[in-house]
Amino acid sequence: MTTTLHSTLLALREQIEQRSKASRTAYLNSLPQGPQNRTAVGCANLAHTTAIYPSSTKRVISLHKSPHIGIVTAYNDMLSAHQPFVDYPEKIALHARALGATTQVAGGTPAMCDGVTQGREGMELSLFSRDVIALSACVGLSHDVFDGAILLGVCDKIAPGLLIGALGFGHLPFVFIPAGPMETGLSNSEKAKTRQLAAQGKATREVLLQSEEKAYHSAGTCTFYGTANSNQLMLDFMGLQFPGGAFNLPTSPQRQALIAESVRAIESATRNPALRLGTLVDSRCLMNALVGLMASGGSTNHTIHWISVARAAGYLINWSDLEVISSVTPLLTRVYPNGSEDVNAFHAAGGTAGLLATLINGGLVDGEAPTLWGTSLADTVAEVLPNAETFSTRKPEATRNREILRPHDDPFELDGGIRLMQGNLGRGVCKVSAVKHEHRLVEAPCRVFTDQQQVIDAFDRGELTQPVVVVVAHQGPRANGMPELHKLTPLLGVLQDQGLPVALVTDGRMSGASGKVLSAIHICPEAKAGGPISRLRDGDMVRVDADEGLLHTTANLDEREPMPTPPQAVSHGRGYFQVWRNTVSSAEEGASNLFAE
Ligand SMILES: O=C(O)[C@H](O)[C@@H](O)[C@H](O)[C@H](O)COP(=O)(O)O
Repeated sequence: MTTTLHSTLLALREQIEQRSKASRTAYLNSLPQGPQNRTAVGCANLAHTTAIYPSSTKRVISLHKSPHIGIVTAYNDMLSAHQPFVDYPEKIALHARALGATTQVAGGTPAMCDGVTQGREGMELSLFSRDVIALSACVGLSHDVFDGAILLGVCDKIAPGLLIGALGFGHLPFVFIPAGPMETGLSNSEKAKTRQLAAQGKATREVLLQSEEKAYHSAGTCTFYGTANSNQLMLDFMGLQFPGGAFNLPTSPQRQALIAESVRAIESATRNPALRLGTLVDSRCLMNALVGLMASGGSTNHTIHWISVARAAGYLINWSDLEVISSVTPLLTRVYPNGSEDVNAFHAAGGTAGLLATLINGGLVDGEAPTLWGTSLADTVAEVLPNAETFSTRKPEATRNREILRPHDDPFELDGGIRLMQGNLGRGVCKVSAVKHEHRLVEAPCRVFTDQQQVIDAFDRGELTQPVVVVVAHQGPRANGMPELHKLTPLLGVLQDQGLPVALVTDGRMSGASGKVLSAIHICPEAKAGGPISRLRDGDMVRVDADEGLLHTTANLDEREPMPTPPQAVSHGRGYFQVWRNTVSSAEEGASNLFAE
């Protein structure tokens, strides 16, 4: 039996359902009634499909004798998190064969590493790559001979992009199979310290490089709780991958067992119409994911991506909804950048299974929401045990380390990790989970920049020596595709550690790895769309108050012209995205080109 859901969450769910009635109904009505029977598919189409198989297998697929499962893979070996996927299609095929099913790689999608592109030109393609991935997943699935599909993608835009694409085929069941985090190397706090020293010229390039290599040292997802690991937690909460399995290491027996178990689950789900993706991703499932995001102080990027995921399933959600969720969801985890330990330590403390269990007990996650496993979230959530032979689990414990994971009734903070910021400078979000209480209010004259390199140059020239609100405008989706401005983290951290009140205000994004400096980000309307931040000038007083959710200036902006728009960069493929920049929706609407009315 599960606890009754918190009344505020029930009321919000009702509001979201009401507001989304027409779009959700249209979405569900657009879905075909279950997978087609392949015996009705044209012979030439089938012959193309099965050309690579031995004749015995050809007939199994063509006569629809058993499930045929597609795989959409975002494998490449630029992303350490995706490298383990190299042999997943083979492993999946073996497990499927044991069940009498067949598999086929339906298609590949691009995947870019924000760690490789951080602060570089490629970062301006990052956000848009989510929709490219969604479109690519659709292209793979357009082969349309499948009874269900497996999604292989972990990192920042890739998992949301795959999910958005898959929702275009919501008449089929889908399962995510992740690969797990890399083992702990140099701690994230040590890595950050060395970066701050380097920013001040106190660590050489060789020292810095060695530090980075010790932190990023093998295959698997980065160990901090950034965007990729927030994805993993949210997909566990949605029951679209095994709830509790996210953070088992790539080489662990648990991970191998999870691959087999996920294939078993999707094979079985092909026979249960109630488990099609379009039905599973309902308002309960989406809200559970967002509660997980808030309870863990996860990545701000998901305040954009999950708006789009919801939209793909016909739901209209906005940042006010996220604020309501945050107001009743206690912060229950401390994982870097919100704490000093990493996701491996979080997993050892109880991980997503422990977090889910306590949130269900506390009436914050709806444990009755169904999972791809065909059982409720409350009945499915478990920790995977290290047994090389079979998949075995145990019921989660609330926590084994209270410094990292807390029960719902003894939280780190009473409310969630992300706050809505609003005022006469627009609406944005702030990740408060990583900002110490004494740094949550900054009122200071601003310095206005239109590029993160300008901030770095000003810092290097020794100009940032007074309390300051650093404004970086023209970083929104319409301007330059909304890059993450994570390169600012070390230098803003240096200023804060020197005792200066410092805050960041931008219409751009920050990385999931950013945290300790007060940052009001994703500001809408963005400067390129004529938002108020385009009228700020050096010296204007700006108040950033995360406790009150306030973003305000005393300057009279009405009397000002917007600042000139910087020229658009076109090198490194950015010119090809000009059309997308012109038409993209705002960050609060999901920064997407896929849902144009
Ligand atoms: O949103 C995120 O989680 C980040 O974009 C992440 O994907 C990226 O790898 C970081 O830039 C690495 O962070 P560090 O450079 O601080 O290690």
